[in-house]
Amino acid sequence: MKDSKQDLNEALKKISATSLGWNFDNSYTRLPKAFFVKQKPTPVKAPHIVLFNQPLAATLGLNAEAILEDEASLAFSGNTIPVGAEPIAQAYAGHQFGHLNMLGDGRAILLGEHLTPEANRYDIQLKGAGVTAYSRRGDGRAALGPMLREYIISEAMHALGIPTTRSLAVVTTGESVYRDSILPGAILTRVASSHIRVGTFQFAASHDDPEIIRTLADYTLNRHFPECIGTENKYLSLLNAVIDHQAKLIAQWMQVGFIHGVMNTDNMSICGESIDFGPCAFMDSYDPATVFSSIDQQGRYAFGNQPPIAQWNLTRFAETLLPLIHQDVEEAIRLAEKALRAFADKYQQYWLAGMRAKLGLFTEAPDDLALVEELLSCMKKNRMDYTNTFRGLSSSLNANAPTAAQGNIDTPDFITWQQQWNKRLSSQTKSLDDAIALMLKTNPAVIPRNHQVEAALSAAESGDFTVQEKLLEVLSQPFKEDASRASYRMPPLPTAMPYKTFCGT
Ligand SMILES: Nc1ncnc2c1ncn2[C@@H]1O[C@H](COP(=O)(O)OP(=O)(O)OP(=O)(O)O)[C@@H](O)[C@H]1O
Ligand SMILES: [Mg+2]
Repeated sequence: MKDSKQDLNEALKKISATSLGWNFDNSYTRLPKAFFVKQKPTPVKAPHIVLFNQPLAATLGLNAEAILEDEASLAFSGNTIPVGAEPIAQAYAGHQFGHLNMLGDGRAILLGEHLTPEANRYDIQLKGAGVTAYSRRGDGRAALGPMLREYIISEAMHALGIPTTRSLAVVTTGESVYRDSILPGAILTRVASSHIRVGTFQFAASHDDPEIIRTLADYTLNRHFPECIGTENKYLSLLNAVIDHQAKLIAQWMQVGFIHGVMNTDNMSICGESIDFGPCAFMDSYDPATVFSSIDQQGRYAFGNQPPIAQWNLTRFAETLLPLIHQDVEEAIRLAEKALRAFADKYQQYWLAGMRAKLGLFTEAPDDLALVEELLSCMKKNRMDYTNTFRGLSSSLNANAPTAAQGNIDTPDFITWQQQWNKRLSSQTKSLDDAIALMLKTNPAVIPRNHQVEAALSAAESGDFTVQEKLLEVLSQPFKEDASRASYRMPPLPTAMPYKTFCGT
């Protein structure tokens, strides 16, 4: 990520004016017609590119010829359609806060699937590109703030090593969107391994035609899980693979304190990427009941509920596969239930393995779970900052640590816990330096703090993108620690009003 507008222009000039180097092969458009509608983006009045992800463009193999800023603005707003793209809106359903609705891309348009020089396939989608057949009462548009939030959080997740959709560009539209207030409009270019959701399977299963669900399952197997195809029961293997990917993903969220905020089944990607960064936020002080989303009044998607909600969503996924898993319904249910029961164990294994690494533990001991849980309950009781506490633990072991242990405190319960932990560390054959090295690459120093994200968004809304560019640069190396980044590590000042995020704007 570059700091200045001049650098952004330089970067954009390197990309082909005519095709941007896209290499489209649109396999989704070869599915039965029920799965999508052809839909071109609706041109916008005055597109202007404000963010461009140079490293991601390189990963995609976009070519290095000259492009003018104006041309990039047209390309990433949907005002021009690249050669080879076949724009569509995808159909899907979804349980929203527990209630099933027929949905579909109401404001996102898939330009097509780009094949990189290494033959990796990525969906290239414009979010906020105009109305589609699935817009219902919506305007098909997106406001600048939420698109910038998605850009920041998705790129932060990527840098943290967590599977996620990514963000290639943000273009302002020169048009207003009307929400509770009048806001500047924007379009985000999203890059994903695919946009097949649990809700896509629910949509397919809603047809009175088993061939529709089989077609989608076969497509998904080919695209994401080819290793399952030769197995005895490939659809059961698909279920097991999706369960495994989700268990791993949610464990990673929990390890960094990420709260998705709207884990509806339409916001759960089958390939195991984090998707839809609407009301998401990172937790400051540790509390499993933490909720930021203004619409999540019951705390359905609270931090600590994410694993059981994932399992609930996976159960909805399993239901769609029952006719494929076995022709005898009872046998199909038995097999699916067995697969679903394994989620809790898988999740627990991934989570505990990650928490051991956060504590510098290379080995497994029977009391490790208790050790982790005691730390968490101490953190909850003392309202300790989740990120800084873990990061501070390695400093507490190292007298020469670069910064003081910002997150740590000296309450008796924490001191007692530290003594137990130190004893556990000394039972390992690996050295303390090795433990510290493991912790420093597992516990991020910097996460997208809510107040920092808000500051970047409000500066951008008044035309200053430098705050966001600096934040993105810091977040692209979350494990790096130096004095210039100290302010990004500060938890928010206590305020009377709890932090709130908003959905669907
Ligand atoms: N402004 C809008 N106009 C039309 N449809 C919308 C709008 N905002 C959201 N929707 C639709 O409402 C449904 C639920 O919205 P949700 O906030 O989960 O998705 P999203 O953020 O638009 O998209 P995605 O899940 O692709 O990131 C989706 O079908 C979405 O397309
Ligand atoms: Mg969504």
